[in-house]
Amino acid sequence: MIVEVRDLVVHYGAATALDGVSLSVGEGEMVALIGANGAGKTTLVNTVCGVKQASGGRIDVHGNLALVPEGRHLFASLSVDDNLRLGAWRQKKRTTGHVYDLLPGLTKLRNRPAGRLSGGEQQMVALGRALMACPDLLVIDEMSLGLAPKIVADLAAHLRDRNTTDGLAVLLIEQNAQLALDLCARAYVLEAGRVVAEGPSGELAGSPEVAAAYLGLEA
Ligand SMILES: Nc1ncnc2c1ncn2[C@@H]1O[C@H](COP(=O)(O)OP(=O)(O)OP(=O)(O)O)[C@@H](O)[C@H]1O
Repeated sequence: MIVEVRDLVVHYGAATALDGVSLSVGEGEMVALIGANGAGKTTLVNTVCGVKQASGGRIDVHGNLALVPEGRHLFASLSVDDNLRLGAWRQKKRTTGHVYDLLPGLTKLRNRPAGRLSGGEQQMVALGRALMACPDLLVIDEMSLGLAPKIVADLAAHLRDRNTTDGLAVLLIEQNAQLALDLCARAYVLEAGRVVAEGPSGELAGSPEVAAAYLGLEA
């Protein structure tokens, strides 16, 4: 396992955001985390990545994690190239060539300030910056938010490629449950801070409750 979370409890002040969540991601696995607004998805990945502190439970991490945060958090006045290099601040080697090979659309933008890119281009930079850390597990918070379907399809294809070619594991938070279940082999459904369903994506997609709540189908 790259990440194993057991009985995680997280609070914001007196409010409980996660109430005994358990989840795991194995080597080379693509796992989706779906759930309504406020279910606790961002809290969960931020706690796994060390941005937020837990008040109970256990997180075991074996390997290198990189987070593509919700809202991208790029440095707007820095160039695309400098933003990418910041993703490798812990590495000795900070060459960006492999990221431009993976995301060729960024090549012509390399000297442009990140603040002057479209939403889709910014998401590609955020993804590229995370890939600069050569992670074993890429954690992506809201991949498709605000992006055109073509760009989302391209990003999904990049992830599938990296997964098949390099064994990159992915934990994907996605409002578009159909996309998440199509892309990832396994999924967890979070509701009000608890895991209410988990299993192979095909099984979850076939469950009437999940289909009704997240795929817009009749139960
Ligand atoms: N900084 C904060 N302070 C207080 N409460 C917070 C804070 N961040 C999140 N919460 C609360 O914690 C709960 C879980 O929020 P979280 O952002 O993890 O949900 P989410 O599933 O990622 O939602 P969304 O899909 O809307 O991004 C919600 O009830 C939210 O209001």
